[in-house]
Amino acid sequence: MSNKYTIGIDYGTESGRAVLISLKNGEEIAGHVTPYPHGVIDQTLPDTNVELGYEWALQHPGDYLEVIKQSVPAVLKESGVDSADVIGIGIDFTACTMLPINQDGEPLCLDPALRNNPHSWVKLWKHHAAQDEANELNKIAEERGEEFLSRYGGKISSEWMIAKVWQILNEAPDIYEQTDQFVEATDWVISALTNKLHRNSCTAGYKAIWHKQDGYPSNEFFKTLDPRLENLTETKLRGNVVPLGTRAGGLTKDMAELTGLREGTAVAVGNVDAHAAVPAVGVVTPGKLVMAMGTSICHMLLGTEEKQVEGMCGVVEDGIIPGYHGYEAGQSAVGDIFAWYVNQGIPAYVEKAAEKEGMNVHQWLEKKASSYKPGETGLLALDWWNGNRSVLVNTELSGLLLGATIQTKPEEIYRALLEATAFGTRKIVDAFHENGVPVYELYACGGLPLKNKLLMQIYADVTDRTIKIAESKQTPAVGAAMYGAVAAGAKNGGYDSILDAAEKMARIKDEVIEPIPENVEIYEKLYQEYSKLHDYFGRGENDVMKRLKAYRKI
Ligand SMILES: Nc1ncnc2c1ncn2[C@@H]1O[C@H](COP(=O)(O)OP(=O)(O)O)[C@@H](O)[C@H]1O
Ligand SMILES: O=C(CO)[C@@H](O)[C@@H](O)COP(=O)(O)O
Repeated sequence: MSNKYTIGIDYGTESGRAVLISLKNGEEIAGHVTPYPHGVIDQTLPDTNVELGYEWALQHPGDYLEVIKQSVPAVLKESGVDSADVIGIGIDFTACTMLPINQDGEPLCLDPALRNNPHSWVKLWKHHAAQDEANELNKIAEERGEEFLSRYGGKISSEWMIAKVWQILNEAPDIYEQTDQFVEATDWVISALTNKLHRNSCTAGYKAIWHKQDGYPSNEFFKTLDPRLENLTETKLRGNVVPLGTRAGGLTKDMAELTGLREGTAVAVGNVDAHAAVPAVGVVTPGKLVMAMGTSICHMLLGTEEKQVEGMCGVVEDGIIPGYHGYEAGQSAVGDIFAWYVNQGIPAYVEKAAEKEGMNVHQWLEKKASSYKPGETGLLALDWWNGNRSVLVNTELSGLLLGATIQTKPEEIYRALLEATAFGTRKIVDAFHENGVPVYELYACGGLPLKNKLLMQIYADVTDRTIKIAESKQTPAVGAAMYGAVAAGAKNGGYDSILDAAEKMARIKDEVIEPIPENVEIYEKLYQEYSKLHDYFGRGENDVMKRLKAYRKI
């Protein structure tokens, strides 16, 4: 039998990336990136003057189809592989990235009558304008003693499905009314590929409060939020929830023509970016924390039981790997904080110096920052430039830089920002480790481990743990491709389970990053200082950050 292949598409924040993978050994044969033509929509709606509110972040669903149209033919062409040998396709997505659709499965924002209403568009994961709804939801859930709260670290995030749906109901009841279903973008793209709408258990579990045994929260709970939400889960969130790796259907004739793949090629149900990355680095057992490091960080971990961990994003049975409880936590901004500083904060001389040395600004700052020892900058920062996703779960928290003087240099600030994100990760590692979900070693994937060595050494030193690095630049896409192979099944040249696929296809680099003992010692002291600031500003002793955000809205 000729060698078989599978395609994975990773839908990120700014672009979609496709990879074509050999099923024999996981080798990446071809890759292609399609930047979203409309990018992140956070100022005005496309082709209109309709301005968006503070902390809004939308996307154009047509951009997702553009990725399929551009990137799939591109990987077929680059590889020279016969489409008859591509047996499966899978995707992963940012989440909760959700949209309202009509009865025909069409996004409401594509309807000319509705396109001027921001609530008809795709709400991206980092749309943070539903915090009021999230606060109210958490208050009511706590008052009612809802058991589900403990599975989500005590708080439901404003980034997730129910807060976003409720914001639509509150601010645009007509859009809510005209919505047939609210769906995750990952499920919508799969329905565009197969003509079949399935809700995958991963986004349902982590982002829409669905539980394998108990289903969604009760109608009574939703009624307490708002009587109009009483039947939400049976109406606008209806549909079977199916496990990861399920074959959603075969590629439609139209999609086969668009992509160059064969009609009927197996398509796996949708998945989440960070979750897809876990089997792709070969992690199928507990104790190994996988960090998907890019714009944000998602932290993924397996456990044998359902434990309560403060501020985690969620624990979902079979949510990552079948047979285990999958835990998720995260930081809403990591690369985004460094991008903010590079774009908004550096003086012109840095840009010139970087250009002269043939580096980008990140690389120049990293080189300069590498000459400092831990503690030598005299700076300490809190990493909440886009709120705190874990452990405090509040998007109203903001950034802080302490210790700056008139001697402070840009590379020192850059280093303090790198360190702040490592301290944020340490908080998460400690929260799991100290609550019965042990973390013995770290695995890193995503753009950052390949871009910034200093950052990775700081993470090893701050957490005092070894870090293993994914081989692929597109780890989530590799994971998605693996699920495509599982959807095809062994009888068609794929695999019958994600464990079999991981055994054959997962790849990590030989080089590992070990903590340096003298750095570990100093960072332990700095981490104690970070923890004091974390609790002072984050646990209610001084709510100045929340008050400052409230002044903005006056
Ligand atoms: N040398 C660098 N060091 C640290 N961060 C970097 C560097 N170069 C780019 N970045 C950051 O990496 C992030 C993009 O990460 P990437 O994994 O490629 O994308 P995504 O999160 O969309 O999947 C951006 O936020 C950018 O600021
Ligand atoms: O929240 C999740 C997954 O649960 C991510 O989709 C979100 O943080 C976006 O990830 P990226 O930083 O774009 O890789």
